[in-house]
Amino acid sequence: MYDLQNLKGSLIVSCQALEDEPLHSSHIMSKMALAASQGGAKGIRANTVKDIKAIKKEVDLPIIGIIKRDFEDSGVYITPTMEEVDALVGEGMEIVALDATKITRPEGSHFVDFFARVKEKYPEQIFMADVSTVEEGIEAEKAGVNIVATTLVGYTEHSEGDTPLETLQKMVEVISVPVIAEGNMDTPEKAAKALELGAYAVVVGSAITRPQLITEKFVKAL
Ligand SMILES: CC(=O)N[C@H](C=O)[C@@H](O)[C@H](O)[C@H](O)COP(=O)(O)O
Repeated sequence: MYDLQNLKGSLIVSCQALEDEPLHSSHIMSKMALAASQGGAKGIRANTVKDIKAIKKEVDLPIIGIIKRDFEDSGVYITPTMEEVDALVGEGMEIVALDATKITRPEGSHFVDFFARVKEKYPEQIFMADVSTVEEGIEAEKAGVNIVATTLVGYTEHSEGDTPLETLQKMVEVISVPVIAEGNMDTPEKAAKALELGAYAVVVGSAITRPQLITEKFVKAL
């Protein structure tokens, strides 16, 4: 099992570009990961087996692997089914992240039941729960995840308007496993604040790896 201590207090950079994004390319994501590594990141978060394979060739950093997949019958898209979990464990991910919200998963399953099957199949794997509320974090810890992350705060209907830093602050009071700050950590100050509030580590994506959004911020400011 991967030693999480290696990530304590560190920056993890999410290198993701979906099909509809300008940098959609495993090669480009691997170079983003290389840049992140040169800048001092201690881990990478990546989407799809293809990107992960390319990134592994470029950097020797632990990877939080996810597979985003859309389903018509569910709003859960981050590692929604066993098929994605199988693929990520098969790639030797140090950490596998998955949606752990209360939203109904594809084929009507729910996180707790789904994760019981996952954990039984892969007892040695480290799992990170992407949640949107404190309650979901508590449930995920009870279900046996190794890490809880604020990834989906503000992205579910029932967390609309909530901010990751506020939710993080409440989570660290009641959750014993490491809590990672992820989602809209878009300035170095916010990332530092997250650690100050008790986050175990911080994941930053768009503010480093989505130049179209970085550009937009500058354009707006002018
Ligand atoms: C909500 C959702 O689908 N989040 C995704 C999760 O993997 C990614 O698109 C984000 O880029 C990542 O969480 C990092 O967050 P930010 O890019 O805000 O720093």
